[in-house]
Amino acid sequence: MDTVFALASARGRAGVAVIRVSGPLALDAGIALCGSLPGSRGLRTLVDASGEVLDEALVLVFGEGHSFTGEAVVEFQVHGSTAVTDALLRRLGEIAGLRLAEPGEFTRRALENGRLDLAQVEGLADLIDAETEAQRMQAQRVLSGALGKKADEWRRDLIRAAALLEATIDFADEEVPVDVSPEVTALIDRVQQSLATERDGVGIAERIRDGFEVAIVGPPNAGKSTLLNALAGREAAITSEMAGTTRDVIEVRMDLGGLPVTVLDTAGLRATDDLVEGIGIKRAVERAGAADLRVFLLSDGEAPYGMEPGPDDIVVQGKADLGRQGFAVSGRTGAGLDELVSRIQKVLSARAAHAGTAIRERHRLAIIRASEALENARIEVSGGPDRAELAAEELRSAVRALDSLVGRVDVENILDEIFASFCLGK
Ligand SMILES: Nc1nc2c(c(=O)[nH]1)N(C=O)[C@@H](CNc1ccc(C(=O)N[C@@H](CCC(=O)O)C(=O)O)cc1)CN2
Ligand SMILES: Nc1nc2c(ncn2[C@@H]2O[C@H](COP(=O)(O)OP(=O)(O)OP(=O)(O)O)[C@@H](O)[C@H]2O)c(=O)[nH]1
Ligand SMILES: [Mg+2]
Repeated sequence: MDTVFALASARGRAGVAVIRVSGPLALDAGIALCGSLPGSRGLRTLVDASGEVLDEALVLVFGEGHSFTGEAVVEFQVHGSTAVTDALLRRLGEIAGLRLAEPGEFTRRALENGRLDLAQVEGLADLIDAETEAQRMQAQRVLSGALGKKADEWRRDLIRAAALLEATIDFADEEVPVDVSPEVTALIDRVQQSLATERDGVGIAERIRDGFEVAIVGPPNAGKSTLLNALAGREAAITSEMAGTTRDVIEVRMDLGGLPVTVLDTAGLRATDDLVEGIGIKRAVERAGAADLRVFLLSDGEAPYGMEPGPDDIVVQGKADLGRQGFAVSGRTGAGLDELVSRIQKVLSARAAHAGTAIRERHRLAIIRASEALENARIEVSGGPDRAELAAEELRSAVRALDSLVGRVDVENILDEIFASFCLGK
């Protein structure tokens, strides 16, 4: 196994930067740079091959089996300039047996050494990408091993069900065979229900990770683009007194009360003979229709045109500063903005509450495969004791599908995909 090193903190000017070395030669590399290593942590002067001082560093030492990767690890916390980190990385590269780590390689080693399961690795990737509070909390839940715990519970129930069935196979010749089917069915149903909940939460978990879409729609000139700009805090969209200003869909990503949201500004909806405006309106309807939520911004008294508000959609009057009836906002003065944001937040966080511990399409597919096998198992169980063997086989196939969630089986083919998006030094 190679010993690898990388800058673990972000590149560029910073108070402190962290460089990590992991692998069998980590401690030797540490000694080469520091002269002597501290027991667990200590301040050391790092020198290059000719004894020239590189920097004063806080050095952390982790023995094999007691580090993030599970390998021997030495970390150097140095002054965070590019010159210092470059010099240190150059020096480490000179040491025989050491090479620069690939993106995600530390985490890959943590996985190989059983420090993390596959779902935790995905949680860690999400945690590093997290920009909002909801993303952080979701990633943390997965990183803590919540999906692995669920998978263990499902596995335990299914293995117990399979064992009950197998016991009847062995005793099939007995005079009065015990009917295990009620207990087996109950175990299968319990797992099925839990799987269904997790499966249904994946879509929302993906929204939390990738962002919700909220579209602003309404008639031309209602103040949609001005509202977008007010929410974004910058002039993202062109505004003008001309009806029909916005043509393309303008997207701005923002943090709305901890939720990642992409707000879409769209072309004003109306009947038009203008070809380009017509294309814009078609796009507006398509994108707004596919969005998670729509804010209908209306001109005074007008009814929505071209699209109907759904039950969760928000209907609000624009240009509140001109005196409007009911709930109104003004992108120009900021009136009503807090109320609008809190209404959006309320709708989306009610949905976000349905996210579970399965958070990716990969998880959803494994759950569906398991669920299908359980469906088959149930049919076999109801076919009587003669079908016990087949039922047990379906249960084992469900267990295999669930094992793939945490990487107990079928790992290799998905690892490259998962690690492809990791940053260097993680
Ligand atoms: N400096 C530093 N900070 C870091 C990390 C790291 O690798 N280095 N982490 C990496 O992503 C995260 C923390 N995760 C970690 C997980 C396990 C161990 C570890 O060495 N565990 C030992 C006990 C070490 C001790 O108690 O001193 C063990 O489990 O035996 C370290 C960090 C966030 N902060
Ligand atoms: N008084 C007042 N004027 C506003 C407000 N918001 C926008 N306006 C003005 O109304 C006009 C239209 O604003 P836009 O934001 O471009 O309207 P829009 O809904 O994006 O229009 P289209 O892109 O054509 O569909 C501009 O002259 C804005 O300055 C507001 O809250 N109060
Ligand atoms: Mg506009």
